[in-house]
Amino acid sequence: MKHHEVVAAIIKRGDEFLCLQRGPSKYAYISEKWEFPGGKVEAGETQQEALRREIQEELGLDILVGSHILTVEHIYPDFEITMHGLLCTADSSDLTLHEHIAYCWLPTQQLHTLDWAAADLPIVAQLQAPA
Ligand SMILES: Nc1nc2c([nH]c(=O)n2[C@H]2C[C@H](O)[C@@H](COP(=O)(O)OP(=O)(O)OP(=O)(O)O)O2)c(=O)[nH]1
Repeated sequence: MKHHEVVAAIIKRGDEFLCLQRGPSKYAYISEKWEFPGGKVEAGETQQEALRREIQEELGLDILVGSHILTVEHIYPDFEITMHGLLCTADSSDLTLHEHIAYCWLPTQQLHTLDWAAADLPIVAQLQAPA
């Protein structure tokens, strides 16, 4: 089965996190699901480089990549991913959606209200866990 190394930016602004909705996909299980922005790490890139590139491509935002939150191994029906969630901040919240269909900023206690991609659920649970 195909395996992808993925990085996801958990962008925090005050006490809210940036959530993005994916567009339609041939894979129903990720189609129009909510996720953290990011994507596949390309050969020769560090996780930080990949994340900064993806967030610039997807949102036109410059981010500062901070600490590692959680790495999730998830098997979807057609491929599997290892996804590294990294806490990030952005120097502006003036973003443009180049690939996603919607976004919102939510505080931790409301994150569970979105229809997340399955691989994101452990990250959402970790963010919602009491400190
Ligand atoms: N970026 C991101 N991808 C996620 C999350 N959760 C999740 O299951 N995924 C999956 C969906 C995709 O199959 C894969 C990431 O690939 P992608 O399609 O976003 O990455 P990419 O921009 O490099 O895509 P492409 O070049 O293949 O079009 O990981 C998440 O929170 N963020």
